[in-house]
Amino acid sequence: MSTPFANFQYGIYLEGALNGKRPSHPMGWDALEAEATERLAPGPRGYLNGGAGTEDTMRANLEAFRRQRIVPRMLRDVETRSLARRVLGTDLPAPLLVAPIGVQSIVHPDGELAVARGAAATGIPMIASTASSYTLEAIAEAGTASEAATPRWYQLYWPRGRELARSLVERAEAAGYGAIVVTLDTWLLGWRPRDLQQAYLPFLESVGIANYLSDPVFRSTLEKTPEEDPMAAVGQFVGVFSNPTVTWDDLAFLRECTSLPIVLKGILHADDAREAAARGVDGLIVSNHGGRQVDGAIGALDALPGVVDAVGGEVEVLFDSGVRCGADIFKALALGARAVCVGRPVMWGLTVGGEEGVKTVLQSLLAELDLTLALSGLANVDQIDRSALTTRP
Ligand SMILES: Cc1cc2nc3c(=O)[nH]c(=O)nc-3n(C[C@H](O)[C@H](O)[C@H](O)COP(=O)(O)O)c2cc1C
Ligand SMILES: CCCCCCC(=O)C(=O)O
Repeated sequence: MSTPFANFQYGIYLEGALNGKRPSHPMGWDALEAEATERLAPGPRGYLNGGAGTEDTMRANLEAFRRQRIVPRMLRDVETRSLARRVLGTDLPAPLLVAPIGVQSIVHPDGELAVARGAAATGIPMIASTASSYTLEAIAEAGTASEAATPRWYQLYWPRGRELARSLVERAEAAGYGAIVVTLDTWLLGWRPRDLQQAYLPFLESVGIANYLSDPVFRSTLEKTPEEDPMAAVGQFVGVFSNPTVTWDDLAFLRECTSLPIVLKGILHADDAREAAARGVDGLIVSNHGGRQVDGAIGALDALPGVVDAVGGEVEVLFDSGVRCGADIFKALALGARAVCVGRPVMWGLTVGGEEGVKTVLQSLLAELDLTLALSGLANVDQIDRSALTTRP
């Protein structure tokens, strides 16, 4: 089956050339980051682009990709290609998802609604964050307005209070989300000097708490409604948004709450991967949260092969942290990722162009992945394996 994304970048080029116009969206990945960074006010800029501590791990994520090099193969028939892959029981046009990112309205007023629409236009699933600026129901609706078939997943920050956790998960299931992604690495926010310097936290301005304000269980814990006393609601949110007492044993409770696939995000250690497999989870995301949590932590790509080898196909292993271009997606797939989630680049697209910006970022990543595949002598993503890479010391 031929991919609809084949040579897409030439589509962009030809369209512009025929109209005598250059694309308004920056086409180079560094240029996109630079333009988004320039447009953002200091608070949101630091929040989006920043990492924990010295940002050593944030850099390690990028460096890990630079150490892996693709070794293209020649004289193979690559005319008919496919990026399609089945991930957690769902057929996707490509092994790509939008990583969960909270508080998206700090970079664009349409926030997650624009991302849902841009993602739906490409068929790429969005993982909606618990800390979203819009409710999970509104995001689901935005994502189905144009392309009914695009799946979506829900990311859970496991809160204090099982009934609140259950309520969020049941709402997600009712709104048509296809998997629950539990983030394990953010029970506490990391030490983030850029935010501390700017004294900036979106939550204090009530951004990112829509799912709580709309939740009947959360509301029932408030003395006054959020409309009457917004700051008390923010205070309550800060107290309950995460629950550092959760352990492996609590996963059984989550399993009782939903029949959806459960994916654990933030796994870096092979032993944790084995534990997750033993507990019967459906998927893992190898991630260090984009270097925002443990400064000094291993670059996520460096952790990927160990996790993949530990679970040996028993659990689907996805990946994020440091993906910046189509070749990076290829490299993560080669090291065993079943699918790859892209984070900050989607936010940069949202910043510069709203829904269109998101769509262009995703289409460009798909086009680049397709061309990397073809020019490496491979016709479909299942053919990508470790033999396609060499490690640069
Ligand atoms: C501004 C920002 C907000 C984020 N919010 C969330 C979130 O709400 N939930 C979550 O699981 N991960 C969140 N993440 C982490 C991403 O899901 C992902 O792990 C990270 O962006 C990957 O790093 P990269 O963007 O550098 O590739 C956030 C990341 C950023 C940059
Ligand atoms: C107090 C709420 C924290 C939500 C964290 C959002 C996130 O994952 C990140 O900033 O990183």
